[in-house]
Amino acid sequence: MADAAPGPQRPKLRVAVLISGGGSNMAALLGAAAAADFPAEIALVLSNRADAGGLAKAAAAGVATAVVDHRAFPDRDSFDAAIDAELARHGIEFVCLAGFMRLLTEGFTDRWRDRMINVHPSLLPLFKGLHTHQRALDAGVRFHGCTVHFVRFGMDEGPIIVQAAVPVLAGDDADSLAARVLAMEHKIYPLALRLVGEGRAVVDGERVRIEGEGAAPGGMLWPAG
Ligand SMILES: Nc1nc2c(c(=O)[nH]1)N[C@@H](CN(C=O)c1ccc(C(=O)N[C@@H](CCC(=O)O)C(=O)O)cc1)CN2
Ligand SMILES: NCC(=O)N[C@@H]1O[C@H](COP(=O)([O-])[O-])[C@@H](O)[C@H]1O
Repeated sequence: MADAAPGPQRPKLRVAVLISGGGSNMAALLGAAAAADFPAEIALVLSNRADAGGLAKAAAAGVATAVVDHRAFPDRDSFDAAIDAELARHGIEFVCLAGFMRLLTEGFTDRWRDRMINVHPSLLPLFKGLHTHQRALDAGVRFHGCTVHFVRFGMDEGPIIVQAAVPVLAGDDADSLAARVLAMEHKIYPLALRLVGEGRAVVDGERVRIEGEGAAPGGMLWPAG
C-alpha cells in the first residue's frame, strides 16, 4: 500500500506550532505527523512562556523548541517581530496556533495570511474569546464544540476549516465540558492540517472550500427524548 499515497508527492509543509501551555493539541499534531503520508512536518514548537508543559513534550519527541517571552518586549510589534525571526531561522512555511494565548498584531497576521491556523474551543462564531465552556453552559446551548480556522487580525474571525460538535450533558460543569471538547480538538486539528497540506482546504474569500469532503453525517438532536 505504501505506493498508494494519494496524488503527486508534495514536499512536506514545514510547520511551527505556537503554544502557551500544556500542548496536548501540539502533541496530537506531532502524533499525526508521524504517519508517512502526512503532508506536513512539525519542525518547531515555540512558546511565549518558558514554563509551558508542551515544550518538554516536544523536546522528548526530538522537535526543536524556542521560547520568545512576551514580557521581555516593550510592545506587541517587537514581540511579534521576534517570533517572525525565529520562524525564519527554522525555515517555517506554515503556523499552527495551539493554546497560544497572545493576540497577534495586524502586521503579523497579514504576513502569515492563509498560512496560519488556530484551534478555538467553541462552535465559531459562537463564544469568541476566553472562558468558552462556562459561557456555553450559561447560554444553555445543547451542542458545543470546537473549530479550526485560518487566523485573521479580528479575534476568532477567520475562515472556518473543520468543526466538531459535542452534546452538553446534564450535570456538566466547565471542566467536564472542556474535556469532552478537547478530545474532539485532538481529532479536528490533525484533520485540518492534513486538508491544508494536501491542498484540499482552499480559502475562497472569507470561506474555505473543502475539495473531496466525503459523505456527510446525518443530523443530530439533543436531548434525545
Ligand atoms: N490577531 C489574532 N491573534 C490571535 C487569534 C486571532 O484570531 N487573531 N487567535 C488567538 C487564540 N485565541 C483564541 O482562540 C485567543 C488568545 C488570547 C486571547 C487574549 O485575550 N489574550 C490576552 C492575554 C491572555 C494571557 O496572556 O493569558 C492578550 O493577548 O492580551 C484571546 C483569544 C491567538 N491570537
Ligand atoms: N482562545 C484560545 C484557546 O482558548 N485555546 C484553547 O486552549 C487549550 C490549549 O490546550 P493544549 O495546550 O492542551 O493544547 C485548547 O482547549 C484550545 O482550544
